Amino acid sequence: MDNEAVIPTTGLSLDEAGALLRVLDDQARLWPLLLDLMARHLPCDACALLRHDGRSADGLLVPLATRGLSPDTLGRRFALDDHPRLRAIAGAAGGPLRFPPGCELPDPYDGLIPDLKQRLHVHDCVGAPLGVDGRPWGMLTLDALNEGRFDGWEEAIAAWARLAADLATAVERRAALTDDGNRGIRGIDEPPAHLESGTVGSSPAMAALLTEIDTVAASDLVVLVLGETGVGKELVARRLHTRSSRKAGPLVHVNCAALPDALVESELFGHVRGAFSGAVSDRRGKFELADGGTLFLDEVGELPLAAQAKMLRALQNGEIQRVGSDRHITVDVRVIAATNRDLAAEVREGRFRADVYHRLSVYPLRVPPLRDRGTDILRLAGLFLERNRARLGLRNLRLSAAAERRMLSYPWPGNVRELEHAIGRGAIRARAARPPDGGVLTLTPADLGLEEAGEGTAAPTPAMPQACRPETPAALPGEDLPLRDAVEELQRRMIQDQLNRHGGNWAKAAGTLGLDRSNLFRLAKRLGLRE
Ligand SMILES: Nc1ncnc2c1ncn2[C@@H]1O[C@H](COP(=O)(O)OP(=O)(O)OP(=O)(O)O)[C@@H](O)[C@H]1O
Repeated sequence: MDNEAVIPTTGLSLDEAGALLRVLDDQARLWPLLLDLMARHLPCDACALLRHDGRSADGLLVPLATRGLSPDTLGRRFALDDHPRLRAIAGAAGGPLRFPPGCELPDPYDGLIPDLKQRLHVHDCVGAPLGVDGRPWGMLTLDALNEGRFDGWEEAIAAWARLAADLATAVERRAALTDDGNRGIRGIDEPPAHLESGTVGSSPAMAALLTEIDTVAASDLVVLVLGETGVGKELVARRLHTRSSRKAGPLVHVNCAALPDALVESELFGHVRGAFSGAVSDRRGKFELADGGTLFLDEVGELPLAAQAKMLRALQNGEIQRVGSDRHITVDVRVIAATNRDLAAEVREGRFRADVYHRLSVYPLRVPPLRDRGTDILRLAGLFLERNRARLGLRNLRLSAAAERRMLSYPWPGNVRELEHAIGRGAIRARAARPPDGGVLTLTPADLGLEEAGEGTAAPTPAMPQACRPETPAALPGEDLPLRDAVEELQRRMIQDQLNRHGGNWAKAAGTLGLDRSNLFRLAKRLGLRE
């Protein structure tokens, strides 16, 4: 780093520079510290450091650290196509770009700077593109609530941008060296695990899981992903695949709950012509399709016992037999399985084979429920708020302070999927109910269906029955909803209720609801209770 040129202009003391260098290996601390120091030396109300996701400067910008912005900002992913201000910064050739107060381009942080009483629109704004080794890497943004705040600070801001770029360069070079030495899986352009745009979360529980994923991904071990419904088990499976040496091979997803009983074996292992009526030609099963890659057996606890017996051999030595054939076929497949059931209990009750369970549970990974992830809840909210903002063409979509508090205290029995749908539905409801204020729409607990009993006038029960109260019967949707929406809401609640009561067991929930398992599964999919 060119300390002599940069440090005097930034105002950074040697102690402060030393503090930065000491955390060079820990990006979770480095970037927040950089912003803290910058806010100490520059007159900004909010600032952020964002990194381009992937190899080009065309995709998404992922915030790595923010200061003075609402907590959900860290989960937002800003598409350059949707944010002309960010695009202009990314393309700025001559260093920091200043946007005058009257600038027409919408600011991505409008409404996201919390004030004591209200959230104000951004007034003065500067953005600086950051490059590493001549390639776009990210950007630094500074915002202020009064006009002209950055007058006279141009040189200092440019110096902070140079410092940020130098740090980014150092971080990337060190990360590339470590990775080459260890595994050689990650290229220099790819962001490290915790910075990927797809998975949001940096709570201790999620950080531990991401580290474990990295540890086991590179091996060929069978992984059993455990966790409640909607926690992100599929996302974990995808991540295990993309971070493994099989990433160039196929990732084949089978939902064991969705397979009709009569077709399970043929779906998994294939069949030969004439094996059963309707088998008009030879067909490869999912194991064969996954050859050279990964087979993801989702909802593995739903697999009928007969299919489990056949799977044992595949798990033991990679051998399968198509239905109706004597021939053994060897496949090179890594199996990842997932379930929201307590498989050990299923084994005790004779519903799951012990030998298959032992083969599958070589490396169990437990995905923490959303209620154990602290402020990750707000980050995830940010991810979905930004997606819905873009979909609805709003200048911004944000949470009221009461909505933030309620989100943090709500138990989220349906986990991330429930959060995603609460925001999706809430945004549509709010959009229909009132005009956005200067293009900014603020979601309340009532919009989200997360009011506490006695609060406001709308539904007295939360949108989903709470896991901690499984005996509570699904109440009638108490809002002025059109009949069709009310019916769907009730269906959602009843299904979620039965799933909670039966520990996520779809077959049992289907039994109580008087439905066939695969029909229940289809209905749940239509209602957005699962992908
Ligand atoms: N950490 C995360 N960051 C971003 N999105 C997430 C995260 N976790 C879950 N999601 C999103 O939440 C939804 C539910 O996740 P997913 O389907 O992986 O859950 P699941 O545990 O497999 O659900 P089920 O138990 O119903 O099979 C998906 O849209 C997924 O992209």
